[in-house]
Order: sequence, then C-alpha cells, then structure tokens
Amino acid sequence: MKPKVFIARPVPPEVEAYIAKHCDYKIWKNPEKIPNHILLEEAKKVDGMLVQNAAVTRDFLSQLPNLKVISNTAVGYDSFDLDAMKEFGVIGTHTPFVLDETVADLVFALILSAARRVPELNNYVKQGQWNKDTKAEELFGTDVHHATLGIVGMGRIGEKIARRAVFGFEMNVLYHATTPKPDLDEKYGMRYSGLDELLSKSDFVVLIVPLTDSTRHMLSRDQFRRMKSSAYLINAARGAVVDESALIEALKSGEIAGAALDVFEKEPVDLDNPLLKMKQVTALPHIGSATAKTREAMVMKAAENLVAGVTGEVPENVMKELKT
Ligand SMILES: NC(=O)C1=CN([C@@H]2O[C@H](COP(=O)(O)OP(=O)(O)OC[C@H]3O[C@@H](n4cnc5c(N)ncnc54)[C@H](O)[C@@H]3O)[C@@H](O)[C@H]2O)C=CC1
Ligand SMILES: O=C(O)C(=O)CO
Repeated sequence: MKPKVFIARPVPPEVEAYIAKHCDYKIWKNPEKIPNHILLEEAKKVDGMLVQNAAVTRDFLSQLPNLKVISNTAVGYDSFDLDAMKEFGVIGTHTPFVLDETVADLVFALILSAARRVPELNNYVKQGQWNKDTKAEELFGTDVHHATLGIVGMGRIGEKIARRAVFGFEMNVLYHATTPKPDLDEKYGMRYSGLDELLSKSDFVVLIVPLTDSTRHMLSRDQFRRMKSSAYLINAARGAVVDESALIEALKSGEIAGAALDVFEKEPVDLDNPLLKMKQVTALPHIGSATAKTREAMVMKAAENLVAGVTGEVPENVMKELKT
C-alpha cells in the first residue's frame, strides 16, 4: 500500500506526477492559504504533508499521532516548534540550496534600491515631480561599489551575497555569524567581526540569519545607535530579527539613513505601519525566493523530501535541529 500524503498548497503538474508515483495523495488546489482547521483535519488522515510555513505547534502535533513527516517549502522554519517535533518523533524537512542565488540577487536589488533611491525616484518621475527646476543634487544617492558591507549570517545565502559583493561590486566585506569561516575569509578577502564592530563600520548591514531565540530582535535600539547615520539596514531574513519599533525610531531620528525590507514582524504588513510612510524605506512583500524557476525547484525539493520521509528513506534536507 502506498503511503498517504496531503499537499497543503497548489503544485506544478510535474510535482503532482512525481508525488502520484509514490503516494496516495490529496492536494489543496485553492490559491488562497489553507485555513488551519482544514489543514488539521487533512493531517489527521495521512503519514506526511507538504506545507508552506504552516504554524506547526505542540497543540497541532498532539492531535496527529500518525503523522511522520512535515515537509516545508521554504528554508526558514521558524514557524515550527522543533522541541515538540522531536518529542512527537515527526521528521521536518526544508528546501535549502535551491534558492540561495535568487535570494542573494534580491538582496542586491534591496541594497541598490536603498542606495540609489530607486523606488522613491521612480515615484518622483511617475508623479510628475521631475521638471526643468529639478536640481541635480536632489537626486543624489550613495555609492554601493567599494562601500563596506556587513553581512549578519554567513551560511548558504550569506556566502552568495559575499561573492556578489566582492567580485561584482568590489565591496569591503565584514561578516558576523555563530562561528568564523576562515576558508571563506581567504576566498573572498573578507573578515569576521563582532556584531558591534560590524554595525559601527558598515555602510550597508544585511541580515540573513534564521529567526531563533538568539536572533529575535537582534537589532534593537542599542544596535541602531552603533550604526553610522549614513548607513542602510537591509533585512532579508525574518521580520522579527529586527525590533520594528526601534527601527522606526532610528529612522525618524536619523540614527540611520534608510532601510530596505523584504520581511516584516507581521506579514502581510499593515498599511498603517509607519515604515510604509517613510520615503527612506523600501518595502517588498517577502519575495526573496520568488522567481518562477526557483519556486518550482523549491516545491520539487519539498516533494522529494516528503516522499523520502514517508517511504522510509532519509530525506536529503532534514531540519538541522532534528537530525539524529
Ligand atoms: N526573504 C526571503 O524570502 C528568505 C529569507 N530567508 C531567511 O534566511 C535565513 C538564512 O538562510 P540560509 O543562509 O540558508 O541559512 P544557513 O543556516 O545556511 O545560515 C545561517 C547563518 O546564520 C548564522 N547565525 C545563526 N544564529 C546566529 C546568531 N545568533 N548570531 C549570529 N549569526 C547567527 C549562522 O552561523 C549561519 O552563518 C533563513 O533561515 C530564512 O529565515 C531564506 C530564504 C528566503
Ligand atoms: O525560504 C524561505 O525561508 C522564505 O522566506 C521563502 O522564500
């Protein structure tokens, strides 16, 4: 008998065909996010499920004694209660590597948007403010090439950002991570530093760490005070790595020059969030990995992990904390 799985999001036909070969399956085909109560009811009937950042809580897991595998279609898995998963013996998988280059590209879109004021000046043109009285200085931005980039998080994606920074933009790169990476220091001519030093020396600070107890509100009032008043914050990690109210204060008081954000503490972001009213803030709707090709690769990777898990193989991408 084939294992039973529930696919809690629409998937491309080739992914469905792959799952069909190995499992009895049901798919949530509605483009709207699956409501939690339906996800729970479906999860009760299966050995494994494929989700996109579902809230996998202790309470949720406690109602699913037969569930063996949850495959997430994302690299970050901060919405998963890993202690409870260990306790209930549920395997969790994610989709690293296949999105690294795409997310690193987006980080540079954010850096350049902030530095050269791309969204702000795009509005300037479209709203008819560009006219014969426009003064050249009004449109000045900040150079990215040869500037100092501080990367907080030097994992899979951090390295791709460093590579672009060094070889593409000839930037001076500092990084902060749980441990130094001497092999990468040599490869990219960059330097490990403490967080405080990185903040005080960087022209652009990029966040690309997982959201955990140790990174939640890693950037708050004290950290913004250490940054240069000409510096920009780029957050492509998770919204809660930044204390958003401290960021709003830092931007209002001119402690930092601007921010470019792909992620927010609450998503979708509320329209009355003060960040959205600030012209020195670029805001994107969490699109780090959002190209058609990369999203397809992520879903296929998630399907492969799911099938491996429910057929008794060891999935390729078990969440780090759940590896035995
Ligand atoms: N905006 C978006 O669409 C996307 C966001 N992400 C986020 O980016 C995160 C990083 O992804 P990867 O590079 O694949 O992860 P990774 O696990 O390969 O690297 C994480 C890095 O963060 C560092 N780190 C962890 N805790 C730290 C701490 N307390 N202090 C300093 N450094 C710390 C680690 O040492 C490592 O260098 C994901 O967990 C996800 O939340 C990932 C993909 C897309
Ligand atoms: O993969 C992730 O963690 C994301 O944020 C979505 O691309």
